[in-house]
Amino acid sequence: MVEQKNSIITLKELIVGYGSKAVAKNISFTLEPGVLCAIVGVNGVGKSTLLRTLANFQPKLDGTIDIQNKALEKHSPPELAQKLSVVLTEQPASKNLTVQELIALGRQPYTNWIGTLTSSDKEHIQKSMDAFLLEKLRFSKCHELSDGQLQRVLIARAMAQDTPLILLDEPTTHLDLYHKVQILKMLQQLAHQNDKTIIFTTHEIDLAIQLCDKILILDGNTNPFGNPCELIEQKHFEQLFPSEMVQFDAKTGSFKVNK
Ligand SMILES: Nc1ncnc2c1ncn2[C@@H]1O[C@H](COP(=O)(O)OP(=O)(O)OP(=O)(O)O)[C@@H](O)[C@H]1O
Repeated sequence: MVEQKNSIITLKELIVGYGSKAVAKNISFTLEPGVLCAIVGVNGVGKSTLLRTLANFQPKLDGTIDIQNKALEKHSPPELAQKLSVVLTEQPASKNLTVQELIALGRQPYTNWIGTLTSSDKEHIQKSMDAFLLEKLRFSKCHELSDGQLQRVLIARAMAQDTPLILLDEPTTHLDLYHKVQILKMLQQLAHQNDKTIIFTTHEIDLAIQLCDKILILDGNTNPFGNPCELIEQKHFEQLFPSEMVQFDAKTGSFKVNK
């Protein structure tokens, strides 16, 4: 196989699904460092299935997934924990922890068996806390937080894990518009300023068009991938939803309801 220079993740002809049931096929793309990428598509098209497959939570059905030019399945768990971190929407079992304690869990792949934090670990934790504006909440219990605050803590934990690749499943669910934008801007900053490659699933197509560097449209067919402008020019968003209900306006890069 030809090595993709500087690739953080490369998918080729990937098929994801369950047992013998393929949910999505024909998925191919490469992402380099410092890129924010959204996976969009209608309900049930396979966004979460794809994300869970990339996170190695479930096996792929066919094709290849390479993380830094090495097959995903060839990584040992400790090796993978230093390459990719995952943020899921479900509530963490550890909500009784304080914000600081939960973020510190991100350093587990680097600490010794008793979990002693070095000064470098503490620096990573502090930087993550600062980046996600969590200083004032440092000693709050996670169960006392709003959905938006908890989401910031979970992403800060992934930042503290300091992996080149971060995967998030619907990080803006349950948030109001302001907090959706806040989370996505923070992810954009994390990607651009810290050279992280970030992939997240979302239904916020308008926001993804404005804030992401790349978008994968899971459409159950060819699954186009590219930067938002290219995808708009190629009219890929027009076909996403039945046109009698909503229409994509290429001039504003947003969807309009047919009245
Ligand atoms: N554990 C499972 N076993 C078998 N099929 C499943 C399982 N989980 C999901 N599916 C099916 O896989 C398909 C894709 O589901 P998935 O949750 O990946 O879609 P999605 O695009 O994330 O949807 P949504 O936007 O509604 O969250 C659906 O048809 C779903 O019923």
